[in-house]
Amino acid sequence: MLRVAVPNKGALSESAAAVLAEAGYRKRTDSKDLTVLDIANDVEFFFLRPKDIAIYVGAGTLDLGITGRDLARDSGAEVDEELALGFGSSTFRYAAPGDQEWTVADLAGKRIATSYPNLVRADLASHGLEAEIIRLDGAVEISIQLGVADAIADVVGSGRTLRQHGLAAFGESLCDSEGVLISRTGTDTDKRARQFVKRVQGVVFGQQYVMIDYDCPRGTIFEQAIALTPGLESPTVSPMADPDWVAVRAMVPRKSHQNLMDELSELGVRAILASDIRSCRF
Ligand SMILES: Nc1ncnc2c1ncn2[C@@H]1O[C@H](COP(=O)(O)OP(=O)(O)OP(=O)(O)O)[C@@H](O)[C@H]1O
Ligand SMILES: O=P(O)(O)OC[C@H]1O[C@H](OP(=O)(O)OP(=O)(O)O)[C@H](O)[C@@H]1O
Ligand SMILES: [Mg+2]
Repeated sequence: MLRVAVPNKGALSESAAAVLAEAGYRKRTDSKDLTVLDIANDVEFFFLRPKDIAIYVGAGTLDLGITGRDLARDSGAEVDEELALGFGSSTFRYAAPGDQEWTVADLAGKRIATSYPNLVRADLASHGLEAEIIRLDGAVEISIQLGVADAIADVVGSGRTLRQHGLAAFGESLCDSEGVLISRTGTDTDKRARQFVKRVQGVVFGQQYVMIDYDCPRGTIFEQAIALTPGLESPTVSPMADPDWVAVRAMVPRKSHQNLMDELSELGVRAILASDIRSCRF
């Protein structure tokens, strides 16, 4: 049976559960359950703290796991990314009170509060800097106000928490993170694990696209329209009852699909429909 770790709470847990459900796996019905047996798919899920997941996978106790790239790196566990999942996007930044300009060099000899000590240690070393790392479990943004640190290094999503605490980020991002599906470094993933990765990939990839259908007059408008919607291989073009018109179908990136629909409409294309892709294989 394939053994897979999933975040039991926190920023990644809802999206991870939604992707797995869409991929056809059994859902957890009670948020206190720490395991779910999915006999139909030959998978057992383990609901763990996102911070611990890379440790279990790196030790080989569990075959695959969903966690954050930043957490996996900080853990130092020997894991590889099988797939980036497109949710839980964040950066990991230094920050300090906004009333003063800071550069990374200013961190020398200072106290830096963080929940990700290894990421910070490695970054300071790469800059040839020495500083004191104050390890905290969370709510790091309050630590300067409380007098235990001069600067922090923490996860930034929308940036709202930093602003609320009068802090400003500085320096480059130490890690551009998102949810990732990980396996142990150097293990040949078996057929079951590969199938699991493909199923999850099918859902994640599907979410990044929409299917566009439209009716188009033949001629220059058609040439311009298919240049806008090249699809992955090439758009599907089907005849319509009216010989002067064709029906076109193509996958387009979700991010830009509303703009694209506006452009198609301007061209004179009609009946433009966008629909979700729930899952796919390529
Ligand atoms: N506000 C956010 N926006 C985007 N991603 C986030 C945000 N907060 C956390 N993450 C990401 O989610 C992952 C897990 O963080 P999370 O906050 O869920 O764990 P935790 O801090 O260990 O747990 P908890 O906050 O429940 O104590 C990390 O990869 C992190 O980058
Ligand atoms: O940029 P924002 O969108 O405001 O999000 C960033 C905040 O979200 C996370 O905190 P979380 O809620 O997980 O609490 P924690 O500090 O206790 O981990 C992270 O540690 C930041 O504090
Ligand atoms: Mg957190």
